[in-house]
Amino acid sequence: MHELVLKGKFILRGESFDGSVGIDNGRISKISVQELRGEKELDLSGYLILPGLMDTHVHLRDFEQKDKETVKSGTKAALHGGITAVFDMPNTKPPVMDSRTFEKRLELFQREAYADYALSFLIRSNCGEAKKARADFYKAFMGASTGGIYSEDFESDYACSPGVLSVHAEDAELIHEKPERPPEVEEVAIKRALESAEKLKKPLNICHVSTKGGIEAILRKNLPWVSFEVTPHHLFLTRRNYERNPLLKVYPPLRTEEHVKALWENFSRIPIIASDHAPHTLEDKEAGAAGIPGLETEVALLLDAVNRGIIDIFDIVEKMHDNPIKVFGIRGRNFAIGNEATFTVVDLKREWTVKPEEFYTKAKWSPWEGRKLKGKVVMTILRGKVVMEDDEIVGKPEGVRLDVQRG
Ligand SMILES: NC(=O)N[C@@H](CC(=O)O)C(=O)O
Ligand SMILES: [Zn+2]
Ligand SMILES: [Zn+2]
Repeated sequence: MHELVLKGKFILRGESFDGSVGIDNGRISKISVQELRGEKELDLSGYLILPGLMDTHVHLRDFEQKDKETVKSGTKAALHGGITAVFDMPNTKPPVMDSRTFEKRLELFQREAYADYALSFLIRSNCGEAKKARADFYKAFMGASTGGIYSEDFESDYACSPGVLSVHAEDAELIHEKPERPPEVEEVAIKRALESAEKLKKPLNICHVSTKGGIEAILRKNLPWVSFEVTPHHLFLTRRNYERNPLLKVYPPLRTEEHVKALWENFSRIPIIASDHAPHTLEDKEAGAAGIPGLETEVALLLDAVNRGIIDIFDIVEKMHDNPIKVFGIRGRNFAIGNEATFTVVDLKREWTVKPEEFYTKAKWSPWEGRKLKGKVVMTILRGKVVMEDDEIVGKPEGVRLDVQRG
């Protein structure tokens, strides 16, 4: 008799499997096409059971910016959006640029996180501290974004990185010359990052790639140690949306059709979809802050795209579960006996309307406000525990630090 049995249609790497999974002590103990007995049995027939989806790029703020988001509000939003693990960005206030602040942030997550987490460290001419922190991954900015911190010498910051380095690739000088950040601001930075990658041969993850020139340069170089992310807002929105709604100011900016088309033409070769969840208060947005909230819409937007026939349900598993595990070296999260029983359960047929007032994020606004979507996250399971069901967060903060190969 298992502690818990999940029954339904499991969506795994490129295949689906109708059956039951027996769970004991939070881990998968049995996978069977036969019925299994459990103290608790969840018949999830009619839904799709995905391995726990992850978001490798979120800004949870907290510290001195609690009005924008806290670890508590942001990780509740993650579970609500079907995200079982978040990769936290270090451009906080104060920024995570020394080992003491890293320790403080780790303690904060240990107390408050509802979702699992990986924590990062901002490298900018602080290599000793970077090594001392032993972060789960690292971050560098080639040009200013929120918080205004960026590398004086990107290549030496990249050379220092003790682990996977995620990079904001917009060129600092070009930002000064062209503050509206046209495509070449990203394309020049990406090409420079690729030259450093060719030289250093160290893992690099290029964030929020938004341009035709950028994605094509990365794919042409095709370096096995270079991965990249694309956000839902750069896939589903264009510059025209921003012209109609200044709240959609984001770095890198929303692009014209030509660039959005290039992302879609290369969709199968995009390794990771990540939200770049960047919450700001409405006042900060009205004062020109850049960033868009995305945790509670990203999976549903992709499910809606499945229903529209533009992507496949397996794409979601590949780009929000399999590849984050591969790129960041996460252990114990694949769908296998003995691994964690962490799942994202979706109703592919559920139609609903995006209502930001129902969000857990403090940033209660969305580019998709009022949009009818087909496909919804209905349940999130962490280590055999239902932690979100039908929009309700269940229980206390149960998030744990991901087991990442640390540099
Ligand atoms: N993307 C944004 O426009 N803003 C992000 C920072 C970043 O990801 O560059 C933020 O932290 O607000
Ligand atoms: Zn960025
Ligand atoms: Zn970001």
